[in-house]
Amino acid sequence: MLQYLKKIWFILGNSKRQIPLLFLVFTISSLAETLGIGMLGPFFTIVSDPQIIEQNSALSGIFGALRISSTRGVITFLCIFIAVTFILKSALYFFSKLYILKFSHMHRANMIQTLNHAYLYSDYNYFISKNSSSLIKNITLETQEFCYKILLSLLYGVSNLFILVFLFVLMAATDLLLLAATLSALLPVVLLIYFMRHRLKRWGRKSSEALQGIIKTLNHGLGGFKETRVIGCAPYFEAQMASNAKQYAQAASFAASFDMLPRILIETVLVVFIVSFIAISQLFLSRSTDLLISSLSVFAVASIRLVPAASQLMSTIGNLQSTRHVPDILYADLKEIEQRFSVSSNSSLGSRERALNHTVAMDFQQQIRLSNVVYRYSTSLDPAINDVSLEIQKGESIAFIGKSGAGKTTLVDIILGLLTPQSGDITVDGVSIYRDLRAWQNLVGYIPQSIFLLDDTIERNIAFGVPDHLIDYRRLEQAIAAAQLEELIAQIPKGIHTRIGERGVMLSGGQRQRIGIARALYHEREVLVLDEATSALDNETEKKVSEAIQALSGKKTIIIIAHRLSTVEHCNRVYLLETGKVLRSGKYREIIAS
Ligand SMILES: Nc1ncnc2c1ncn2[C@@H]1O[C@H](COP(=O)(O)OP(=O)(O)OP(=O)(O)O)[C@@H](O)[C@H]1O
Repeated sequence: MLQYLKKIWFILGNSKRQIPLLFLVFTISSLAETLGIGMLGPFFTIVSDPQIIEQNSALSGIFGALRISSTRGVITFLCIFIAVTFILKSALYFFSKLYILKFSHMHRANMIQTLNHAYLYSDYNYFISKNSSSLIKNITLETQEFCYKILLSLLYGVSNLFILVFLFVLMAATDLLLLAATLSALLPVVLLIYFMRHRLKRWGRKSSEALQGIIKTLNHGLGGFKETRVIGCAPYFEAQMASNAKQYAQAASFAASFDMLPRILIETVLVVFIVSFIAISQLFLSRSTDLLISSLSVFAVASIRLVPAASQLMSTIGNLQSTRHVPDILYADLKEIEQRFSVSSNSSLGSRERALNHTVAMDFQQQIRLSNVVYRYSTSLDPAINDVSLEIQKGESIAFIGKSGAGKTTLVDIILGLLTPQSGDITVDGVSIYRDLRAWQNLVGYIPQSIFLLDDTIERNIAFGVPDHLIDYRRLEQAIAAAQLEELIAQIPKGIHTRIGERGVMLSGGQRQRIGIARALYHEREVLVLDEATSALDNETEKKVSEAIQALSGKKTIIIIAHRLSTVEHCNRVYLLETGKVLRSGKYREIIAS
């Protein structure tokens, strides 16, 4: 339990500063609530028997001091006093609830931002070790579960606990026997939750897994729409979706119906107890009717608050059980990212963020040198890149070729600074890129095989990540011309303002690649890393893409992963990779000849 609370405390981050204030609000609103209810008993007693004021020295003292002598005056005063107290209490109750709701919703908004920030700034290794549907689920579902079923539930639970304690004190002062009866009414609910705790946990975990399955199936089925349609495997994804949706529905409906149980149980048991209490009091204990009416009036009104307060407190306990997995998931993610940040850059999240955000590029005048670079994926025994050393002069174009699995993409990911080698170094003019990775990345433009395109205009896709008001149109035009996109843009009515659809569905493969080239050129990167598209581009388009790249030879330093030998003819050097090593290197003709 302590570990669980510690995790919640950690996830709360800066929001925990507001907790003392929240408790203060709860205490005041609970006190006002109890005071309002507590005054009803004496009011009913005085109304039914005004003589009691004269008999009670404290009451006659108070009303004497207030100069109220007539019964009419006392009743009017008490009526106004109770009405004002209730209005104040209700207003306080409403605003305290509003405050709690605001706090929880704001905390969820903060958590979404924190997780989104942490995922965006996580290292690439962490990212590829995760499934994107689990990250999406954490940001959408788990933050919701944390804020509503844990945080909000806990805050309501604590506020109800305050109310219950005050109500119990009030009841104890009114009638101890009735309090004991009421308390024992709550016992079955406590026992029920205790015996159901494992099931509650299981339902919570199952609904979370099922939701992740739903997101994953959507990603697979709709994300690969073309393949799904052509292969005709829609029923396969439908079956997956049906199983996940059913599991979610079952787990969620069990959890939701359990949520109602405390209220139903408490109401039933309480009514049975009160009725039995009246009967026993009258039949066996022969208590005075006036006393009974006064006690019962307090209990009746207290029960109006007691039933929702107790049932909400019980449902808090139930919610905490069914969401037991949520703090574990969020804590594990936030902690792992925090640790990776400090291990990989020896700095805090904030300073890493600053390090990743600056825009100064590294000075590059002479050459890039890879020295004895070794990289092994954490899941493999053998290194994917094994002792690679090479040198690229400024303005040169080089290509990596080799069989599938030879290590080309891994080597390029290392050069891009996405993967950090276990040993060896990469230097630019003698300076290690790991001294300031961002400065190195500000020098590099990456054009992957399948360009990631936004469902937005051509203009925003080229100026990727630059706010509209900061787009430099002169640079945009130059990039469009160099990437041979002018003809396409001239043909479409809205030109650069044309939307290209989700993942660029409205463009051809070659056009998408050229948008990628224009993007790298717009960002004026000195070194271009290009993963050549393997999809069979038609001759005309392939020629255009190759021309666009060749036109940059000499002006930019170009690193290509080549899948077709025909496209590397113009390169200064070609490296043939095999099982993570450079097997041979030289001019295109030398490699072909060997
Ligand atoms: N995320 C990963 N985790 C574990 N092993 C990986 C990972 N990515 C790649 N590998 C392994 O590393 C080796 C090199 O893979 P890499 O993708 O670099 O080859 P490649 O030459 O680019 O292949 P292709 O031309 O097919 O893209 C392969 O054996 C591959 O299975």
